[in-house]
Amino acid sequence: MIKNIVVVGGGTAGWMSACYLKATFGENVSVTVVESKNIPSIGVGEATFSTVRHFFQYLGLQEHEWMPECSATYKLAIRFENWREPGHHFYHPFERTRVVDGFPITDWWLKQRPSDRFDDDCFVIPALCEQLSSPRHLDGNIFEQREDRAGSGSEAVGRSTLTEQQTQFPYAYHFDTVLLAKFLTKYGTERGVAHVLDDVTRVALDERGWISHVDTAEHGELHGDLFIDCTGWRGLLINQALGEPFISYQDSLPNDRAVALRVPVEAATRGMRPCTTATAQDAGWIWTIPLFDRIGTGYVYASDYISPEEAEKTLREFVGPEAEGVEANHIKMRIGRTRNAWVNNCVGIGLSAGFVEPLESTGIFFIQNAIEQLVKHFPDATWNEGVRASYNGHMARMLDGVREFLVLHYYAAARQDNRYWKDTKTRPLPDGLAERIEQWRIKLPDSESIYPWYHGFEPYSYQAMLLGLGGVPLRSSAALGSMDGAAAGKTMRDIRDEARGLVATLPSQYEYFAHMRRPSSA
Ligand SMILES: Cc1cc2nc3c(=O)[nH]c(=O)nc-3n(C[C@H](O)[C@H](O)[C@H](O)COP(=O)(O)OP(=O)(O)OC[C@H]3O[C@@H](n4cnc5c(N)ncnc54)[C@H](O)[C@@H]3O)c2cc1C
Ligand SMILES: N[C@H](Cc1c[nH]c2cc(Cl)ccc12)C(=O)O
Repeated sequence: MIKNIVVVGGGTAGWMSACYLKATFGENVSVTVVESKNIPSIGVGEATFSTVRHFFQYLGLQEHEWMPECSATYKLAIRFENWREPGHHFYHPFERTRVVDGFPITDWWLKQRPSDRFDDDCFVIPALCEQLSSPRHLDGNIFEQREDRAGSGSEAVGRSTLTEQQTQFPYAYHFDTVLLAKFLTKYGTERGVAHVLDDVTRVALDERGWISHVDTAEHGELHGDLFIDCTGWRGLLINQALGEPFISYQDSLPNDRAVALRVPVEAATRGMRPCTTATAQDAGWIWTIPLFDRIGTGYVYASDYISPEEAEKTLREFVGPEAEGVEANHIKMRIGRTRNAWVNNCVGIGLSAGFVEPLESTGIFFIQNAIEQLVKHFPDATWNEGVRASYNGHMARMLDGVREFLVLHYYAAARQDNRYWKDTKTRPLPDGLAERIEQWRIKLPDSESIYPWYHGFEPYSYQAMLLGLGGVPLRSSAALGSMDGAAAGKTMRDIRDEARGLVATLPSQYEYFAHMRRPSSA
């Protein structure tokens, strides 16, 4: 059996992996994290999927235990600004579409268009974002417990993982990634993860080309059965030592750099929008992530269209006086995936395995999915090749699927006002996407017509993006023309009423977290 796991790298990927493996195997497997004192982790990656709650639940952690430690807030949606035209915005919420007489409410919206805002007519979450509301009442209850959220069919027993997800949870989190790594370091080491603060200087291979050990500068050799490469884009083990090639996605996703700022703000006076904002720019987009005690922001851009200096200037102007004196973090991004994330006895997790640019916040989802799949495909002494191949196929398809969804964001954005945005319409599309877009012009995306393998996104996400981005003409299903639309019209009015009722009764996100942080509520 596998007895010793060595995790190289102590960023988000390294500590999430180590804690998850320890929570899974306990005393039966030793887990060591070796982390450089000299090479910082990337320091960005602050927004998540809603499904990350399974990770915290797996570790037995509740929100009040970890959120205040990580400056964490709620994320109910992504607010897309200026992707269609200046001044326009729409939301991609964590909310499934309701179904009326067999058709999603978004399809009915195309038919009836009761207003020019599909998001406010079809979802309740946009109103909560506009009003800076918390998704939880002060007593901790979540704003809505609709039947489709309560779960149906065969529920998992005990701790659940991504693949048992049957419901759409209404929010995700924002957090400070450096604080999360610190929190997980404490969590992991208290539960028996060994922590070595040192540089790995060499990766030693045996005669078969498998990793026998890694050499460290001050702690000698670290031996293991299984090595997890969490060294970020260096890919010290998987790419450099084992020579596994990297497959670039840059032909379809040209953004290759980012510049980030950590801006201190006074949330009490300013309030905290409970969503990530993605604001389109001349050569990319700017993220705004409200944490409890600061804002994380950054410009993701393509260096073929704008220089790092211009990007930083644009970002500082966008943020305003609060950015004065704040140091900028310039980042070169490696967009794409390692061909096989698992080679011999080494598994790359995190940026070493792949990254598809920050839009839609998929990096931590990839990490969570990779660890869960590794446990499901855990090797024994036979190191079965089929198990490895199954894992590699799953990871490759997931990353390729997310690539497709993100390419759609640029292609379907109506914006075409400069060379950057014009080029988004003529760049080659990944295999299969062009055909799918043709189908979606006739019929909104459904489970039969989106990328067919698991990649985290459901048809409603594709529908929200196509309706919001506005660059691909859409039409309602023909059948709706001959059906009675009264129930659908009522549902859209009910959604508006429900949203109004919620914002009137929910506390603001700031109030909620100020309440959670009171000494007595711990
Ligand atoms: C601009 C940007 C924005 C992003 N936004 C999001 C987001 O909103 N949501 C999201 O989910 N993801 C996001 N991501 C992705 C996210 O940041 C990463 O997925 C996540 O931080 C994981 O990084 P990592 O741990 O793989 O690598 P890193 O953070 O780079 O960590 C690498 C670790 O390896 C160690 N190391 C390297 N070499 C050695 C050595 N020789 N010896 C010992 N240790 C070594 C380092 O010390 C470090 O601890 C974003 C990424 C970028 C670039
Ligand atoms: N699995 C989903 C992924 C997802 C669904 N809706 C959204 C909305 C936004 Cl803004 C990001 C990701 C997703 C989940 O995390 O619930």
